Amino acid sequence: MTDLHELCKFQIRPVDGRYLTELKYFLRNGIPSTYTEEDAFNYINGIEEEAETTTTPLHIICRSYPQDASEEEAKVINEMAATLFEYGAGWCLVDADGNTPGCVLAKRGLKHIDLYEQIVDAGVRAELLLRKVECNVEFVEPDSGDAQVEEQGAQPHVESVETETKAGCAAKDPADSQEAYLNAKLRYEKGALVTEEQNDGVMMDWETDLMKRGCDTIFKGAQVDGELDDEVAILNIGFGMGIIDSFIAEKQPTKHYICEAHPDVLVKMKRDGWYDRPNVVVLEGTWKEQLDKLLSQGNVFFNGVYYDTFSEHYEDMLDLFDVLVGLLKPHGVFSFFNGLGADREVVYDVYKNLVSMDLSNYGLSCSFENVDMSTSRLHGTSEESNDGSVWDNIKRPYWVCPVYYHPEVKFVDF
Ligand SMILES: C[S@@+](CC[C@H](N)C(=O)[O-])C[C@H]1O[C@@H](n2cnc3c(N)ncnc32)[C@H](O)[C@@H]1O
Repeated sequence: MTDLHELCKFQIRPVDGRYLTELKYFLRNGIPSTYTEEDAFNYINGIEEEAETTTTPLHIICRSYPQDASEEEAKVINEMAATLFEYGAGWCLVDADGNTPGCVLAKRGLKHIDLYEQIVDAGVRAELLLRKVECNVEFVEPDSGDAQVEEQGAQPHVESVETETKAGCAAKDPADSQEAYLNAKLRYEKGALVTEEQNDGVMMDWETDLMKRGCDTIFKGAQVDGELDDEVAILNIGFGMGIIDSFIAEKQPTKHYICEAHPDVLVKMKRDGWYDRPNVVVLEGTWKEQLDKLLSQGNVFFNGVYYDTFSEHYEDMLDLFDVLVGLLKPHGVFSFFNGLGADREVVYDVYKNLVSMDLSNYGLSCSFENVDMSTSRLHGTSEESNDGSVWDNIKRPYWVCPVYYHPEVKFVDF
């Protein structure tokens, strides 16, 4: 513990008076050398019994990081953070204001500094570790008085590992459980598809531009050596409001496969004539059932695949990669609605790294285009208020980030 104690003596300039008191508390006390590893973990994460605040030393560092930090200051601060992580500091614990250390930096416009990167790296490591142990871990609701473990990556289309662990033990909410979702009634309303009872936003028309980009991206796989492929086959997983399918249809692919699992959505597809289109093949059921069949058939391969389902989890997406590599043509392109962790900026950054890493294990490379999302309609104050934001009357907003990372995935050699 001595190193940390020494490091913590370093005086970081405070940003304002309020934080100075907390900062001094942590910096002055350091960690007593008699602490056990468990004590140290609890201390670092601010959850010792007599703790008066859920703020952790990492929060203090992030709040106090000088906007004009010199190289030398930045170096010392980075070492302090590295030491904290070494002793188990939590990257996603929230303080009394509901901010993780990474959120504090993001809100201060400090996403470009090494410290932010350290936090994101810690998040990736933690998620990889969680993946290994999650089957043996029971999800425990954090006590309201203690430091809270941030619920990571909740978003309606594909949810993160942490949320899934919780969903497994909690009452079934259609946004968390596929089984509950597929049995829930859906309602198409103006500009949105929602669950009838819970008002979960399944799909919303603010995503139209993103769907257009998704369509354009997967059609890049229609070209082979600069020439249009003889047969262009496209697969969209998840029909929703049919936004991306309408864009796909405009480009008249030879074959347009749509995989959709929800009975209410299938009824809407029939009513709107999708079944009658000569080049459209509707795969009724979950993609897990349907794509396995296609794979065993061995005669269908796609130039482009888009994935955007609801109430699935990051683990499901990993399962998709298993079949994707068998169904994508060598020059084919895959894309997906990237809402992974998008209800919190730092978690969104963690998942950006994680998904690239996971895809690389399949010989796939993933690049991202940054799309500005800083429109006021998307960042309304509350889902309960009527402030004209897209979230009015929607149970929980699933998007808060200022930038959308639009993914383009292809085999490394192409
Ligand atoms: C977010 S919406 C898709 C929106 C679509 N991209 C659009 O442009 O309108 C998700 C859709 O995926 C469907 N879905 C959910 N789980 C599925 C699964 N396992 N297999 C196939 N479709 C699924 C839902 O019923 C819903 O229609």
